[in-house]
Order: sequence, then C-alpha cells, then structure tokens
Amino acid sequence: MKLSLLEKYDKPTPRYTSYPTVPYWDIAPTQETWLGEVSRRISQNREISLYIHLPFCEQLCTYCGCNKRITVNHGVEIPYIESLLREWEIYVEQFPERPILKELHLGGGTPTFFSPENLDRLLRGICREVEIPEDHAFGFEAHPNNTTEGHLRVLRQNGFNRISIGVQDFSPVIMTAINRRQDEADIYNLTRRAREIGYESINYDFVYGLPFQRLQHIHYNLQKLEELMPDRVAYYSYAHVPWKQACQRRFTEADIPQGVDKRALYEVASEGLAELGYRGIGIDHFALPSDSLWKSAESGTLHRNFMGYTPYSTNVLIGLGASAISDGWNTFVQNAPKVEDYQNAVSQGIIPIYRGHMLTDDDIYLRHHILNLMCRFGTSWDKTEWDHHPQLSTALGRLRAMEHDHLVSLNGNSIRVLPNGLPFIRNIAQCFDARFWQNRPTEAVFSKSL
Ligand SMILES: C=Cc1c2[nH]c(c1C)Cc1[nH]c(c(CCC(=O)O)c1C)Cc1[nH]c(c(C)c1CCC(=O)O)Cc1[nH]c(c(C)c1C=C)C2
Ligand SMILES: C[C@H]1O[C@@H](n2cnc3c(N)ncnc32)[C@H](O)[C@@H]1O
Ligand code: MET
Ligand code: SF4
Repeated sequence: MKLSLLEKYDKPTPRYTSYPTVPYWDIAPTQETWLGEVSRRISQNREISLYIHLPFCEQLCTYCGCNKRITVNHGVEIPYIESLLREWEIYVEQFPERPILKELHLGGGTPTFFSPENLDRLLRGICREVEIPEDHAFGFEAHPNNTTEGHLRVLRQNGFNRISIGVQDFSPVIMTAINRRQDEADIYNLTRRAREIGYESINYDFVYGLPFQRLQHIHYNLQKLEELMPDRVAYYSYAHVPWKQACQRRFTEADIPQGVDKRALYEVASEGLAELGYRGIGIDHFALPSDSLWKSAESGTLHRNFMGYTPYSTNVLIGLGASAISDGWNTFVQNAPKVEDYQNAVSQGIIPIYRGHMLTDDDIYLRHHILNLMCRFGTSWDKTEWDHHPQLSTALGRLRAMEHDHLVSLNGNSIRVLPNGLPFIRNIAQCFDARFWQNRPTEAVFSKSL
C-alpha cells in the first residue's frame, strides 16, 4: 500500500455497525415507545435475533475494547441470570405473537465464565417463549482457557450450532504482552471436541496490531490455521481507544505497530488466508466457500449489525444484558453499561435504556448506502433521489477525491469500490455519514480506520 494513501486515510473512522453511529444518537425512545415498536415489528414479521451480553471475565486482557467486569467471584452468576430472565419477561409480556428466534448470540465479556448449569437455565427460560426454526444460527464466544466439555454439550443441547473461539494470537509472547492466559493445546482440544459434538461452524477471532506483534507472529498463526482450518476467521484491527479503555493505557505507543507496519500484518494475514482457500468478506472477515457467510456475500444478501456481519437480516434484534444494543431498524436502544445500574433497573421492571436513537428519513436513506458499501462494495441510486436527497450530491462530492486516488469508480448512477479502495471501505462509507460531517468530533471517539 502506498504510504501517501495510508497517511491520508488512516484517521479515526467509525466501524459502521450502525448508522447513525453511537456517538451521534440523539433522542432515546421511552420504554413504552420502544416496546410498542418491537411489538409492531413482530406483528409484521415474527423473525427476531437475540444478543445476550455476559460481561464477566476472571482476568483482564489489557488490549480489550469490550464492556466487561473482572471478578473471580462466581456468586455473580445467578443474580445476573435472574436479571436477564426478568428483562426477557418484560419483552415477552409485550410480544403480540410467539417470535421465531432465527439468530442467538452470547457475547461478552466471557459467556463461558458462567457454569453450564447456569447457562442452561438461562437458555431454557429464553427458548420457552419462542419458536426455533430448522434453519437457525445460535453461536457463542468461547474463551479457550475456560470452555469445558460441559459447556459444549449444554449449548449444543440448546440448539447451538456455531462457536467463536477467542484466539487473538497463537504466540505465547503476545498473550503475555496482553495479560492473557491461554494455551495452544486448549484451542486444539476445543476445536476438535466442538467438531465431534456436532457444531457446524467454528470461527476464530484474531487481532492484528497488538503490542509487540510482528510478521513472524502472523506467519505462525497461518501455520496453525492450516492445521486447524476453522470455517470462519475474523482478523480484527486492534482498536486502540485508551480514552475509553483504561486497560489500554498500560501500553506505550511505541509498543504498538502502526502505519505501514500495522498494515503489513493485515496484508500478510489476508494473503495467507487466501492461499488456504478463505475468501474475504466485508471488512476483516474470511470464510471457507462452504460457509453460509460466504454464500450470503456471494448472493448479495450479507447484512451488518451490532454483532458484525451476518447472513440474516431479521426484523428486530433484541439485546439483553448490561450495555447490550437493540436494533428495531427505525429505532436503536442501548442498555446501561454498568452491571449494578442494569440489574437495579430490571429488578423494578424497567428496561434500563441508557441511550438510543429514532432514525429520521435521512438517516434511513444514508444507512442504505452505507450498508451497501460495507456489505456489497458498491451502491447505486436513481434520478429521483437527486431531488429528494440533497445529501447524495454532497456525498458524491466527497467521493470525487477518492476517485482521484483510484479507490472508487463513479459512473452515472452508481459507485463501485476498486480493489485499491477495499482497505479504505470505512473511509468510503464515511462519505455518506452526514451526521459526522455536520458535527465533526473535537475529541477522540473512534479508532483509526486501518
Ligand atoms: C460481538 C460483540 C460486539 C462487538 N462490538 C459490539 C458488540 C455487540 C458493539 C459495538 N462495537 C462498537 C460500537 C460503537 C458503535 C459503532 O461503531 O457503530 C458498538 C455499539 C465499536 C467498537 N468496538 C470495539 C471498540 C473499541 C469500538 C469503539 C471504537 C471504534 O469505533 O472502533 C471493540 C470491539 N468489540 C467487538 C469487536 C469486533 C471490536 C473491535 C474490532 C465486538
Ligand atoms: C469479540 C472479539 O472482539 C475482539 N476485540 C476485543 N477487543 C478488541 C480491540 N481492542 N480491538 C480489536 N478487536 C478487539 C476480539 O477478537 C474478541 O474475540
Ligand atoms: N472473552 C472471550 C475471549 O476473550 C470472548 C471474546 S472477547 C469478548 O476469548
Ligand atoms: S478479551 Fe475477552 S476475556 Fe479478555 S478481557 Fe476482553 S472480554 Fe474478557
């Protein structure tokens, strides 16, 4: 990659898991409005997705950008499960019909911090109220150092067919640098057992740009990938957001690969993955051609929400738990991030809406183009849009500079991302982010785009 391009575009940029992005949300709906909206959408179409946030971890990984709570006290498990079930009950009381649960994701923190028995109790409580279709995608984030045979079995019995293993990097020196205890043998065993028990899709999460990470570490990861061949791989760019995550302040900037050095890590990883037969999907995702994510990318039905890329686009995504985000297509809400605040509110029958947003017609219009760019690397419009959406010509004005840099090609009524532009897809999508350009942040909010 040319240094000049990298210097020009490697700026703080949203990841576009939503539009508008979270810092630009304005007015949250009331609980009544939100539940009314959920109910209205389910009466149109019963398919829903569910995200459950399980925030506890025993040990703090210093690179981590997620909402987590570190504790070794497992006494927190049962009260937290009770809160989740209570929150679910608030939703269930409002459902006009029995929803069809198409997608279920347990994220964290560390879902496998919870005992298999407690997870079983949670899932039975959830699934009692829904229909589960034959073609469903239930997955969980598994920490290799504490996922047991018991977890694999109990989750499989509850319909789970996907597992996402947090590998991050195979090299012990990198694990030490980020204060993460994890054994290569655990990843091997977990992968093998998950296959034997019947999980259909195994994903590995990796991160590039971690402190002290060099090309040799990426090559080592590729060697392990060749042996283990998970169905999917996510290779995330390390999001360095020390203003938000105090734990990241333990790294000095000099320890963290940046600029061309960081970019080279990704390029070696993605070339290596291609040689192993993986296909790139959107940003930072790869899948074998047999995997549903690749099939949906091929057929143009790929979708992106708060959980990242997904083959499904359901009517409503409900997020349960501290900090969880719900997406009702025209309305977003996020729960209180602090565990205590979340639990106190729920115990009083209140969904702790911490912030949210009701999309305007302009937001909905611009999101359409941003989703097309993030999922399909191009977007188009028809003539009438010019008259009704003045933001279109403003966005195209911004894209001309990128055309000059051979990142995109603009034709009468469409744009297409060129191969040179793929690394800059977040920057390209940002041309349509009217809220960003109207009110550019004066302080650090987003991680850098590369
Ligand atoms: C599957 C688990 C989730 C991951 N992220 C989210 C979930 C539910 C939710 C989420 N992630 C971000 C936002 C901010 C809003 C937005 O960009 O639209 C939300 C609501 C972005 C984000 N994610 C991470 C960081 C440090 C940030 C903020 C800074 C930035 O814009 O980059 C960390 C992180 N979490 C997840 C991933 C894959 C990841 C980093 C690559 C999972
Ligand atoms: C859910 C997944 O999010 C990724 N993840 C967690 N924190 C960060 C960060 N700061 N930057 C990039 N990726 C991160 C890990 O790969 C984890 O497995
Ligand atoms: N906590 C688990 C891990 O680190 C899941 C991914 S990080 C949210 O492996
Ligand atoms: S990376 Fe996973 S285990 Fe580590 S602190 Fe973050 S959520 Fe917890």
